[in-house]
Amino acid sequence: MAQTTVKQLASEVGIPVERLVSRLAEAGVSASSADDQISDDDKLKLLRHLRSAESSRSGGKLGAKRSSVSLRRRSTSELKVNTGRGGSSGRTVSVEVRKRRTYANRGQQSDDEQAPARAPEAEASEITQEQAEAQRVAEQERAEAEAAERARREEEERKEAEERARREEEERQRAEAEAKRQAQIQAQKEAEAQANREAMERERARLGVRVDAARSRAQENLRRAAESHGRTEEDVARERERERAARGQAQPANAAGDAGKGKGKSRKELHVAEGKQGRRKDKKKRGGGRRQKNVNVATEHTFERPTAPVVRDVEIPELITVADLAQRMAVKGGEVLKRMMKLGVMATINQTVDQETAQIIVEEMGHNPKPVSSETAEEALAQEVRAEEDQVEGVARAPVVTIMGHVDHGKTSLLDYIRRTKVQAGEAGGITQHIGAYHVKHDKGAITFIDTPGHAAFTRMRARGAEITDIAILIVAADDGVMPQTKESIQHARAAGVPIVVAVTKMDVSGADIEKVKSGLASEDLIPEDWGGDIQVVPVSSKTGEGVDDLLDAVLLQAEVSEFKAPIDVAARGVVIESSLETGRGPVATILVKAGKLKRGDSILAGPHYGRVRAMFNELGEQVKEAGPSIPVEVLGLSGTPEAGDDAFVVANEKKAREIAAQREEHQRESKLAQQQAARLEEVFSAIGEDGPAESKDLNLLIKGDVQGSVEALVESLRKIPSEEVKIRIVSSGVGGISESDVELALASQAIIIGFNVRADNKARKTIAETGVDVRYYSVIYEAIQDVTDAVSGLLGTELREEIIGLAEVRDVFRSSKLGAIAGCVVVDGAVVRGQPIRVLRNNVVVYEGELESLRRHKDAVDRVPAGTECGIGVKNYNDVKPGDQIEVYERTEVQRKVADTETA
Ligand SMILES: Nc1nc2c(ncn2[C@@H]2O[C@H](COP(=O)(O)OP(=O)(O)OP(=O)(O)O)[C@@H](O)[C@H]2O)c(=O)[nH]1
Repeated sequence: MAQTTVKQLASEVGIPVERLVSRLAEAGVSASSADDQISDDDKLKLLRHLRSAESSRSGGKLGAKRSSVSLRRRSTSELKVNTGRGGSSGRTVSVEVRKRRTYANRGQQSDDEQAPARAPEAEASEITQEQAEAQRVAEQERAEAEAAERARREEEERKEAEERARREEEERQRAEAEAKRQAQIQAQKEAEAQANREAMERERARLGVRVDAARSRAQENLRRAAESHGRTEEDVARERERERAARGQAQPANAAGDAGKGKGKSRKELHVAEGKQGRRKDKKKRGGGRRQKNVNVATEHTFERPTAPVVRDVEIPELITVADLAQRMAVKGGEVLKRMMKLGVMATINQTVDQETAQIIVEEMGHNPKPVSSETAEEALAQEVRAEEDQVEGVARAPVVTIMGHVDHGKTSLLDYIRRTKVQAGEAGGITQHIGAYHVKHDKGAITFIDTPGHAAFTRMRARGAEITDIAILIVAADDGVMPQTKESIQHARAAGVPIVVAVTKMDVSGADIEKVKSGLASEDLIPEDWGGDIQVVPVSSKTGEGVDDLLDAVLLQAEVSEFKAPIDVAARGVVIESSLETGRGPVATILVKAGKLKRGDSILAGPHYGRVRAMFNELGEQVKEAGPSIPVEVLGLSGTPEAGDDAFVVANEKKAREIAAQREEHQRESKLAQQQAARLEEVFSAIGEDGPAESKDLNLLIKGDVQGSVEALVESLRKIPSEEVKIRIVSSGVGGISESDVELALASQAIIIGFNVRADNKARKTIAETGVDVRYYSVIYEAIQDVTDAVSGLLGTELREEIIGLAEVRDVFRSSKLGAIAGCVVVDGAVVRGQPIRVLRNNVVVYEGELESLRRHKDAVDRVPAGTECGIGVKNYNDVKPGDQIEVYERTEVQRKVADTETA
């Protein structure tokens, strides 16, 4: 409780201390001195006493005469009065307000009213007393209010202090707990970091061997990539580095660094990928628990896990889709597409690429390509068959003959004559069936004729790997002599290593001149026997039949010389001559048996089809039970119609036949798919071309450059060329030399090719020459932009054009102390001319631009070396020329620009 002293109260009330003391004593409060404390209760006591004293006083001496107490209050305030003179000036007026309130004693009112008027003196004294008392009471009330206010404030302060103390205590406790927790975490982290380090050490020791192996594989890859592209390892490493830099992931340029220091986040193929580890940890992190801390530890200690790239052995079939290839390398399809684009190959994820392309991609992505044949099972079968045949002694067989020669010299007539006269000799006496080949029994032996004459069919069969012909009968009409197709036939037969027997036909006609024919043959290096050579030349007539027997004798003689043999006691195999689907018979194939005996009921595989030999027929339409070497038979029972040239095997069981057939079918399907996609692409691009430049005045560009940076810069700059009339469209852009597919694309979409520091490869060059696609080479970006700008703005002034005047291939490099590196070259195109600027190309990319310092031929300095000639080229200030590089010689000329030059439409 708030307390105050007597002195303070006396001064507050405004009475002397002694008087207050006496009053307090009267009220029963023990206070004798000025410094004695007075509590609030004491004050209340005093108040009550004073009130009772007053009341008793009123009830005694004055009470009879007074019935009310008046309180007057005076208050003074100030008022601002506007004087009306404007502005803020005014007059301040003091206002005093006096109030009077009368408290009436209702109980005594009637008495008062009845009482006579009091004396004025008594009233004045009464008023003075009243005033004093009222003031005292008022002051006492004020003192009480103040005391109460003070007490309230003190209480508030106390509470605040308590609250503060409580909060401070809580804060302290919290800090203590946090410090304790942190200490625990730290201890835990350290323990786990230690454990982690130990685990790493163990892992590193374990991986050491594999990392080394991976590194050496990476080195080996680099070396092979370099070899295959005719570049040094440093070049390849530098190139890869450049690609990485272009991706904003600069890595160490050396191969070992590449192999060993890469981090998981940038190389997904890394062996111990941090990314993977991180992901695993992240999962645990979400789940909470101890592993969560492990993540922090690893991060804080910036520990790098030992990493090495996974160099995978990637099996590559003959055809593979991009998606499948990506899957085999364990990378995303997009990565492969990106890499292909960098290599200048535009593809889609489902597109099929050939084995060679796939191999390059796999190498570029740092893996080991393992080309595999999709016909492994088949190969195994073929090997099996060969091994079996090698162990068996072959027996003489009939020669298989193909008739070739110039058009209308009588091939068909001769074949028909022989068939008609010789085949029908059989007892059946029926009409010969055309089954693609027929078998002739002659006095001295048998001969099989292939019923499809002409060297084109012969070569087509050869192209399919079917070497069925043993002897070629070359027919030359006696009245016409050696003609162009006679010569072609000779070349084809020679290319196949097939012996030739010449039949001079139409001997019955009047203009027949066999000597002329012989001399024509001699000039083709076919020297007739009677001219001292070894070529049998037999005059025949398909009309009269003259000499036909002699011809057959000659063929058999040749066969005897060549000793054609085939094993009999082996599983049969042959070649499909032709096939068809016949109503009521199903797939029918004529198979010429090459070895063994084909029997009815055999399980047979022919091309991608299989089946059981249901029935076999000969050329007379007679059923046969078996057919030995050199015998053609029609076979029924296959699942489909194989193509001419397909091989046919008898396999141990139908299941195996079906398995290989499925493999072959898949192979064919993939090949077809590849073709179909090519066709679709062409359709797309030709569609672009249709509403291309002609109507909408588009300028289509296909851009190829040496590095991604320059390609991007070119594309950006070209797109920004302002033109109201012509819209520039970049059909395609990429890094690397200009390929054949680039040219085809440019052709299909009516685009101009811009090659920046790159050149077209051989195939592309050929297509460019054939199609006339506009290809422009630049080595300064500004010039390319300027040319296109001028073209779209219709400027027809002159332009500086580069013309490649010669191209030489570097075959070898010699070092000379005087001249430095000398490139031993063969000029393959145009001519190499001294005094002209040159460029060194590697994989169709410009690697150096400079001058031709020396040009020599057989140690003599020369001015010009034409195509097809060897020479030695010294490049000024460039000693890094390598075998496989190309050196192009060009000249710059100013030419008048024509509208059609750039506005392709
Ligand atoms: N007089 C005569 N005419 C012949 C002889 N051989 C072919 N002819 C005729 O020459 C023409 C062409 O004979 P083909 O047997 O069709 O000649 P080909 O070489 O098979 O001709 P293509 O099938 O077109 O390559 C036909 O009118 C035959 O009748 C022959 O020995 N004597």
